[in-house]
Amino acid sequence: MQQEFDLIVIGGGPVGENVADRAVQGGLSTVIVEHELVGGECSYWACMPSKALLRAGAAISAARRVPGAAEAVTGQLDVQALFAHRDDVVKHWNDSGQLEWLDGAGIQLVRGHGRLDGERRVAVDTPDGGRVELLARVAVVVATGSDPLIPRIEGLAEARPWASREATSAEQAPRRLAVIGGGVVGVEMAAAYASFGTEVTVIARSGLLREFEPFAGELVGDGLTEQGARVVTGASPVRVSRADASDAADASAAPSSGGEVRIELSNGETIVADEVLVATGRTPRTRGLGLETVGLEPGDWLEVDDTLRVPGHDWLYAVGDVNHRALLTHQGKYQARAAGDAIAARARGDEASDAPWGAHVATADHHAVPQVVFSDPEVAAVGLTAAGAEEAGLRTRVLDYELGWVAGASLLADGYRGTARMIVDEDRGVVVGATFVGQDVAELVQAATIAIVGGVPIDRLWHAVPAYPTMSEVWLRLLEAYGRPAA
Ligand SMILES: Cc1cc2nc3c(=O)[nH]c(=O)nc-3n(C[C@H](O)[C@H](O)[C@H](O)COP(=O)(O)OP(=O)(O)OC[C@H]3O[C@@H](n4cnc5c(N)ncnc54)[C@H](O)[C@@H]3O)c2cc1C
Ligand SMILES: NC(=O)c1ccc[n+]([C@@H]2O[C@H](COP(=O)([O-])OP(=O)(O)OC[C@H]3O[C@@H](n4cnc5c(N)ncnc54)[C@H](O)[C@@H]3O)[C@@H](O)[C@H]2O)c1
Repeated sequence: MQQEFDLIVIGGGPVGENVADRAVQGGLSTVIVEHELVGGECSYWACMPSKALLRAGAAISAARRVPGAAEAVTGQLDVQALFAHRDDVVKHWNDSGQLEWLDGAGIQLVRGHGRLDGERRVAVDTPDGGRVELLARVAVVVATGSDPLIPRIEGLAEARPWASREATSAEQAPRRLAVIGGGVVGVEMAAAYASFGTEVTVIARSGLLREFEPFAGELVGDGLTEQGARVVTGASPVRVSRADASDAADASAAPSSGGEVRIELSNGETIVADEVLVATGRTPRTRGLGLETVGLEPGDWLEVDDTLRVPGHDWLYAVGDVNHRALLTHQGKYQARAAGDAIAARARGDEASDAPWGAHVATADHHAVPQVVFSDPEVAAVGLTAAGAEEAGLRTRVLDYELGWVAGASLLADGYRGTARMIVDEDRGVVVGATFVGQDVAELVQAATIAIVGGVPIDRLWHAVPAYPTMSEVWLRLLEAYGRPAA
C-alpha cells in the first residue's frame, strides 16, 4: 500500500506530536509513524512516571520540615498506593487518550516501525506483518528519541540490569538497589527509591550532577545521605555478576530479575544489591532507521542546523533527543514548534525566519536551556555555569546567596538549606546563568529563563519586584549582592 502526505514524522513522542501539530496548523497534511505508544518515552517511562514516583517522598519531607505539620506525619509512605497512582499517571501504558488528541488535531497515524527508504520515502513494517510505503511531498522529520546507553562492563548485560524504563515501571521496590551513574536519572531514581525505604547505593565515579554547578551535586549528595542512601564517588564498576534466584537464602524474597547482584568497584569494594539500575546516559535511536539509504550513518546522533534541518538534505529534519542538542522534553518541543513552522513556511515558498531568535530557529538551545532535577533538594538551572562562562571567555561576576536567608524560604521549611547563584556578563550587563538548589526551587527557573532570553539589563531587573514573602525574593538579594549599576 502506498500513501502520500506533505509531511511524514517518524516517532510519535512529545516532540513528533508537536512538529506534526504545527505542520497541520501550517496547512500541511501530516502522518506520524509510531511503533510503540503515541506519547513516547516521556509520557510512559520517563518524565511522568519518574515525577509521580518522586512526589510522595517530597511531600512527606516537606511536611516534616514544618513544625505542626511534622507531628501529623505519623505513618509510612504507602509504596503500593504510590505505584497505583503512577499507573494512573501513565494511563496504564495505554495511548488511547493520545489517539483522540491526534484525531482532534487532524494528524494521521500509521502504527509500525518506520525507516527511511531513500529521499522523501518511508517504509513502515506494520504489526500485522504488512508494509506501508509513505511518500512525503515536502519533508520527513526524524523524532525517534534515545535509548539508555549500557556501558561495556564485564558481566553487566548478563546481570539483567534495570535501565530507566524498569526503574520507572517497577511493580515493587527492591530491598537493595545499586545505581550506576550520578547524572539526572541516577539521582532522581535514587531519591525515589530511598523514599520507598529501599537501601540505595549510588556509584558516581566523578561525583553527582557534574553538568551543574558543583554545589548542586554536593547538596543533592547530602540530601540523598539524609534519606538513607549511600553515595560512592571516585570509583567505577569493573565487574558485575548475578546469582541464580535459587541461590538466594530466601528464594521467595528474590527479585524478579534473579538472585542478588554483586558489583565490584575499581576501589576494591563490592556492592551487593537486589537490582542494579544503569543510568549512564543515552544513545540515539537511529539504528534500523534506513539512514544508510540517504547517505547517513546508522547509530549516529543526527546533526542539524538551527531550523532543525539535516545539512545537505533539504527535505530531512531531526528534532528532539535524536539530534542531541538538549535531551529534555520541553526543549525538544520548542525545537518541534520551530521545525514544524519552518517546514510549513518553506512549503509555502516563504523564506524561513532563521536569524538568531527568529520564528523558525531553536536559538535558545545555545543560551538558555532550563532544567529541573526533582531530587530533594531540587536543582533548577538555566544558562551557563560559572565554569561554562569562563570556558566561553566571558567576563563575568558570580553572585551566590543562601536561600535559607530569604524570608519565603524560611517559612517554607524550618532550617531551609539551599543556595542560589546568578552569573552576570559584565560586558553586556545581563544575566547569562542561574542555578537554584533547595526545596521547591523548580518554579524559580522560569524568571531566570526570561531574564536570559530577554537580555534584560541588570538595572531594569532592579524594577522587577518579587512579592513578599516568596522565595523569589532571592532575586532581590542577588541583585543587592551585585549592586545597583550607576545611573
Ligand atoms: C527516567 C527519565 C526521566 C526523564 N525526566 C524528564 C523530565 O522530568 N523532564 C524533561 O524535560 N525530560 C525528562 N527526560 C527526558 C525526556 O524523556 C526526553 O527528552 C523526551 O522523551 C524526548 O522526546 P522525543 O519525542 O525526542 O523522544 P521519545 O519520547 O523517546 O519519543 C520517540 C518516539 O519515537 C518512537 N520511535 C522510535 N523509533 C521509531 C521508528 N523507527 N518507527 C516508529 N516509531 C519510532 C518511539 O516509540 C517513541 O514513541 C527524562 C528521561 C528519562 C530517561
Ligand atoms: N528532570 C529531568 O530533566 C531529567 C530527568 C531524567 C533524565 N533527564 C534527561 O535524560 C538524559 C539521560 O540521563 P542520564 O542520567 O542517563 O545521563 P547523564 O548524562 O545525565 O548522566 C550519566 C552519568 O553516568 C556516568 N557514567 C557514564 N558512564 C559510566 C560508567 N561506565 N560507570 C559509571 N558512571 C558512568 C556519567 O559520568 C554521568 O554522571 C539526560 O541528558 C537528562 O537531560 C532529564
